[in-house]
Amino acid sequence: MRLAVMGAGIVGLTTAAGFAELGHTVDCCDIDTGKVGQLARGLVPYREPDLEALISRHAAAGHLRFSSDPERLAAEAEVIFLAVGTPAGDDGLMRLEPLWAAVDRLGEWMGGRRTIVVKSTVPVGTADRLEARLRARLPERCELFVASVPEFMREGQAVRDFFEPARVVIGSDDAETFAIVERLYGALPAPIVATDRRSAELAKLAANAHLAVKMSFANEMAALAEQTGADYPAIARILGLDPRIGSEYLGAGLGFGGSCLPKDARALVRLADEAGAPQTLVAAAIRANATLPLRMIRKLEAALSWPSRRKVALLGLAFKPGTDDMREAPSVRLAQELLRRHPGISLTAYDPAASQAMKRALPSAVRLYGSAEAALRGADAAILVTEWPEFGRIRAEEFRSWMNRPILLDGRNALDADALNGSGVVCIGVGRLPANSPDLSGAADESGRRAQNEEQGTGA
Ligand SMILES: NC(=O)C1=CN([C@@H]2O[C@H](COP(=O)(O)OP(=O)(O)OC[C@H]3O[C@@H](n4cnc5c(N)ncnc54)[C@H](O)[C@@H]3O)[C@@H](O)[C@H]2O)C=CC1
Ligand SMILES: O=C(O)[C@H]1O[C@H](OP(=O)(O)OP(=O)(O)OC[C@H]2O[C@@H](n3ccc(=O)[nH]c3=O)[C@H](O)[C@@H]2O)[C@H](O)[C@@H](O)[C@@H]1O
Repeated sequence: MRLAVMGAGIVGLTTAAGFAELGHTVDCCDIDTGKVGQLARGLVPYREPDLEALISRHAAAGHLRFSSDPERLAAEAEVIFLAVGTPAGDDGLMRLEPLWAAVDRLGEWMGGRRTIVVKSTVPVGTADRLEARLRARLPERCELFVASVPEFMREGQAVRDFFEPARVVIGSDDAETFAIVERLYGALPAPIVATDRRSAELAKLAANAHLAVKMSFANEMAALAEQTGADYPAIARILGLDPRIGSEYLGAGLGFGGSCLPKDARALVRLADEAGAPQTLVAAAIRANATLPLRMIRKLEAALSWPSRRKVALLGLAFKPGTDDMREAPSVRLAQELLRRHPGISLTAYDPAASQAMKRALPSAVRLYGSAEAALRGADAAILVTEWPEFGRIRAEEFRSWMNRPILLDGRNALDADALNGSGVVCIGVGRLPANSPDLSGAADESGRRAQNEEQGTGA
């Protein structure tokens, strides 16, 4: 089939390359001419496993083409996927202008039988509005079908999620539209859920909101474990072994970030308020998530007196491992808040996916280094922010020899705290038993004394 995709973000590119792999001819269009130029030269502007190889293979074979002009694809493609961004601000209002702009451009050129598939995450009722808007612009000879097929892929494993989705949701209000879309997605080994467009739209927001609620539950439970002398990792394992609960998204730490979960949760809360069915649980999950960087800072303050005179290393910056995406990354709030509360603190950082974009997202006072060792050298404490596997391979003696004082605040419970604590390193996890988090009063006293001496010019 001749297909087209509007929007060359992670979702658009993966959808385009995925359907090319399934034997279709796909045109991918983006208004960002720089990005289109890069893609035409075989460069994928995302750190996404397997995506570049898939794109180059099909681009070379002529099954996948990139352009910034929707004219040809609107005129030729039978099915057009809309995968433009739908960002939402703090007020939860989703910006649909990119979607309307894409639709309006398409409307100018479409004719014949055309199916529009909305992949972007949108407020409930958007597909209805979109259909009405397009119909008002279309020539009479055009037969239009509109489906809502929300996307559930995760960054860092988008290609795998495309080919092995947990489910495919086809929201359409008539059998013919459903049949057209089912012909495409039926090639994937996944249950297909047929529903109406509004339910498909709400299901997408509900799925992300549910994950947000689960993670905030995990984080609040971890805080309670700390206060009551219980061990959260053990609790998470116990909860996770119950198939009714499931083990995923119970990881406590610095909370959820990224370009979608936070914004979709905010969008759902706004939509629900407007609809008169408030989502108080989701709103509370968002609030709980926002407290986590400060919680971590309090731990640092307990471990280290005089933080304003200290050097603290951040290990990992991206919102999760496997990506260089800094959108709503907890590292940014953490760094901003640390610098605000402790002016004079020296912040160093290392992320295996370091990029210019990463540097731009952080306060300028954060010094980025090219290795964990360089960021940790002379540090009085380190906070593990993103659980890149390489941090788990740093040995206790390396922490001890590189750092001024080997105090590790493990914000993702990714390090082997028991082994490190037995080897002269202080490793404090999230929601861990006090037995696993050694008494810090000595460390705090000692480092406080040293800072005071330094301040008075008497040396350590
Ligand atoms: N990133 C992810 O892992 C997932 C994202 N989603 C949803 O999918 C949608 C797209 O997400 P991303 O790929 O991350 O977005 P993105 O923001 O990274 O990329 C969107 C692309 O659309 C382009 N664009 C904007 N207006 C356009 C127009 N009028 N015509 C053509 N192109 C246009 C932009 O230049 C940009 O390259 C969003 O609604 C998002 O919530 C859903 C599931 C997963
Ligand atoms: O709508 C979207 O864009 C996507 O949003 C998320 O995918 P993604 O943003 O790639 O990120 P996740 O892997 O879900 O992680 C989100 C955040 O939760 C955090 N997290 C994850 C798991 C956990 O146990 N604890 C935890 O704090 C991660 O560190 C990260 O900051 C959803 O998982 C996808 O299904 C959805 O399609």
